[in-house]
Amino acid sequence: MIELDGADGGGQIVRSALSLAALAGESVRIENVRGARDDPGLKHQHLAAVELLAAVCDADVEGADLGAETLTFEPDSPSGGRYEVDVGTAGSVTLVLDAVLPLAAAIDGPLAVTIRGGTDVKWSPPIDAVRNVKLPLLRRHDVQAALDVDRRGFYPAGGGAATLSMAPSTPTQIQLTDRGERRGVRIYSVASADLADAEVAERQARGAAAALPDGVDVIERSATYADADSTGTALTFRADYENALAGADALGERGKPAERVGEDAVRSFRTFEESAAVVDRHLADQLLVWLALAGGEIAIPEVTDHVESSIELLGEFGVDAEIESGAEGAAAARIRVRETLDRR
Ligand SMILES: Nc1ncnc2c1ncn2[C@@H]1O[C@H](COP(=O)(O)OP(=O)(O)OP(=O)(O)O)[C@@H](O)[C@H]1O
Repeated sequence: MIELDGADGGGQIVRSALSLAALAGESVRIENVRGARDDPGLKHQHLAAVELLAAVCDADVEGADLGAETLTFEPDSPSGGRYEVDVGTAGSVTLVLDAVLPLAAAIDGPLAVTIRGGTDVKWSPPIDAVRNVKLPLLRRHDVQAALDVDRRGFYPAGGGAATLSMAPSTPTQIQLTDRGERRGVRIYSVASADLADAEVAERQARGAAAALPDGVDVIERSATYADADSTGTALTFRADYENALAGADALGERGKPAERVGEDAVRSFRTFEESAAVVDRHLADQLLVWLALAGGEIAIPEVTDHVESSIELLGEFGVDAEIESGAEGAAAARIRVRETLDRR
């Protein structure tokens, strides 16, 4: 049994610990779940991830309750099949999805999971960032996974749904240390159908395009509307490089001009491009489980708290991830994994 202390971290420790436990075939106990948060313990979104992984891995679980601060997870081998889970609030669908995705490397047959909740909500990747940035990047490393967005879910009602389909995969080494030339950028703008008359999706996309530096080629641009229970919007931005894909995103808010949503996403992209990083600041922490599985090295713009706590977590599973700080003007850091996770 691997014993973990979640006192310094958030929900990501729970999700990543469960994925790693399932892949390694190890039992895990987490104390002080989300101890660093004002509202510690398991919330709806974390609980949905626990329930989904427990079902896929036929795990014995103790403490799968709202607000629980201790969780024990004893997984069996992950198996293929069809599963569904409902977060029950506007809690993030993409974060639940992030917990189950690594199991593509361990399943014995096709696995499809439908997750209900918020598809485009704060403090998590918008669903288009998963569909258009993260999954295409992982597919380049032989991870076989595709995402269908069945319905958008915005805060506060949620009510969205997405289905992630995976096939048994053997991920290849991830070497993302030189992004190469930029080929162009893509803009994906979406808004709930009630904002169509105000042309919010088009205005977000225009705001993004107008904020780009001269000479940047927009190779794809979409502005769409979707039925949803709550009003909301999102803009996902992707930059395609010779050897990499990077994302940036922003959500709409009441009182925030639509054009500014696009500008905000492009501002994050410009900050990324000023560094020599190859992986964007959010994918930086999300790729670490994959680095543990396949080995390799990534250049990231910032050693965030999420990166730090994920590296510590990998250490608990016997994966030695080295951080090498970058020189001035270079990427902030490189993370390297030589010895990968000891699999079941
Ligand atoms: N705007 C964004 N775009 C893409 N990814 C994001 C964005 N905001 C947050 N993320 C990612 O979402 C994840 C959030 O993990 P975190 O543990 O903070 O969430 P949580 O489960 O809601 O837990 P907690 O409530 O404890 O913070 C991280 O992987 C982070 O990089």
